[in-house]
Amino acid sequence: MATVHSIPSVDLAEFRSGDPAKKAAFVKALGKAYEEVGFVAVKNHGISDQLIAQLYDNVRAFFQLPSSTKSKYEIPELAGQRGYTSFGKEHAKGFDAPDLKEFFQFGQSVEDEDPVKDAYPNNVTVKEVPEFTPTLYRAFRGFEDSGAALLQAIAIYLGLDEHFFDGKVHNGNSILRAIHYPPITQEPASAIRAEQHEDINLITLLVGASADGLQILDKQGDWVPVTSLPDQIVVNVGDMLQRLTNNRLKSTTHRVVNPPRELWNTSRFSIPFFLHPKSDMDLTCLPQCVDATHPAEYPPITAGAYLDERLREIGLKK
Ligand SMILES: O=C(O)CCC(=O)C(=O)O
Ligand SMILES: [Fe+2]
Repeated sequence: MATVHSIPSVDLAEFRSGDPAKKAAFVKALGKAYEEVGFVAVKNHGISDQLIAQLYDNVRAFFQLPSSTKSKYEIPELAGQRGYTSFGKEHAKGFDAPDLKEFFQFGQSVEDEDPVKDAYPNNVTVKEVPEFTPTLYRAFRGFEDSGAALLQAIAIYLGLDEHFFDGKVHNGNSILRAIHYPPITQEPASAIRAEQHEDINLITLLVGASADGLQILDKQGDWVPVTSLPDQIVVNVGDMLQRLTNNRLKSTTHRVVNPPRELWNTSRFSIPFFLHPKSDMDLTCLPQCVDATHPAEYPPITAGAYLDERLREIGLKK
């Protein structure tokens, strides 16, 4: 298992190779990384360089639009879950000061007869950048596909059926979030662009963490910068998976810090995909992760009820 900077690195092509030994080695490496670090860099993740470049170009073009145009796409009833959220609205759980970011969220499009369709708000189409919405859609499907493969590996690692998560994440309540951290124009009140937090969902796939600033809190309590090579995406465990596995897999605390002064005039872009299951998924600690020495740490809850609780805590839902 190679280590790229601070986090372990795995090759998804090995899992998909059809070679049982390579597949088993991948499962073991991923599981170990998630027990120990909570973050991995994934190469051969299946999302093309071309799509990632298009995604960044369109995201940059959207955030360059005038505020008055962007605010047309901010719809308070949607609690930030679809469309635009302006600068300074969201804060991390337990912190009052808002993060220094604006973002746009794109969610699930149900294309079969699944009645869950009625539970999701429609996506918001941005007219001024015609390729923005179709590109977010293609990226969403790409991340869903890579994420489903990673969850198959996690299922095997946990001693579950390989396809345990498949039906739970198909038409799941996942979110693609394009984030812009604007240039810093005056001495900031704190050194933080996005305050320390843990992600809410099952796993997060992060393209663009290659830009400096992301840090994870290690076991010794030190902040360690995360950087991955350009051909890798960073994938971390979120609180839903930590809860389901009764803390066996770690949802590691992370944050985004300001760049050094000479880079204050630069924007930072980052595009995490928060992979969520359908709201009815039961997050009760798995029996495989509970025994006499590891009693269940959490009461049963569904993914939907848990998400609701967390959105209130971060100020997006009233
Ligand atoms: O901007 C980043 O690189 C990470 C953002 C993040 O952690 C989040 O939105 O949950
Ligand atoms: Fe995060």
